[in-house]
Amino acid sequence: MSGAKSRGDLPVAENVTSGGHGTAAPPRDRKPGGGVLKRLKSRRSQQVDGRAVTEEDLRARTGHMTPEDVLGLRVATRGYLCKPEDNIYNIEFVRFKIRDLETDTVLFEIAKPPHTDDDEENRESDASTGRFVRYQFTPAFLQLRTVGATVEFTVGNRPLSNFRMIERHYFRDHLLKSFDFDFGFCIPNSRNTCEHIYEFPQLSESLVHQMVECPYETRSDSFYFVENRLVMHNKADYAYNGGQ
Ligand SMILES: CCCCCCCCCCCCCC(=O)O
Repeated sequence: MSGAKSRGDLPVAENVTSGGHGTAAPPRDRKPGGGVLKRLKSRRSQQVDGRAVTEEDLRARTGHMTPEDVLGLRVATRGYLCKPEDNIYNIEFVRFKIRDLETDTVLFEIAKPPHTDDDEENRESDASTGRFVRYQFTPAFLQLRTVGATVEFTVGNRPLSNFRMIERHYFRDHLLKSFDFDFGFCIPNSRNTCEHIYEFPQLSESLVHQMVECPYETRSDSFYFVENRLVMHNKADYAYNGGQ
């Protein structure tokens, strides 16, 4: 059911499964390193209708972007609404896993290798290329009801208050669903793990058909805020015609 994922900042795939049965590890609430796995359900997914704004409106303004700003967007952005250097908290995603919660099947898992000395030279180019992901799934992915996305991330030497992600999924100019997850407070120099629970929206047969037939016209914007200020913006696009 799952396919490949390519991401500049998460270049090493491991345990990429084909969505068969029995490949998932049982869910764990406590990690071996002592970290606690938070399981987060999107609590504000109804809040999709901020005052309508365009990307151009937002760019023309001065000051930082807020959650209310991005909740007003009606289509996927073409560019990025912040710069890599706005991540002043040095938040770094180091592992990502998606599983089907109904069958506990891991759809894929990918991890970033540990830093080496060579990384210093490459860090600048990583910063500009690591914000986009392309996912390739089979049509069966669109029949799923609930998916858990586990993300592991490290934090630099400043605390994160009110760390929040708003992620908006679109097909062409149609907003499919807006997810809103609170990570809460993260202590400095910590490694954290959260599982975000994605409840799929109802998709008509005709919409599913179009999404399968039109690879990469399904897109998402992931906006990350600390204290209501945009610090990271990642994008993804999706094909659902794998295995055809
Ligand atoms: C078809 C709309 C359903 C939306 C649920 C999609 C669940 C997939 C979660 C993966 C999102 C990851 C985004 C990213 O890597 O930037």
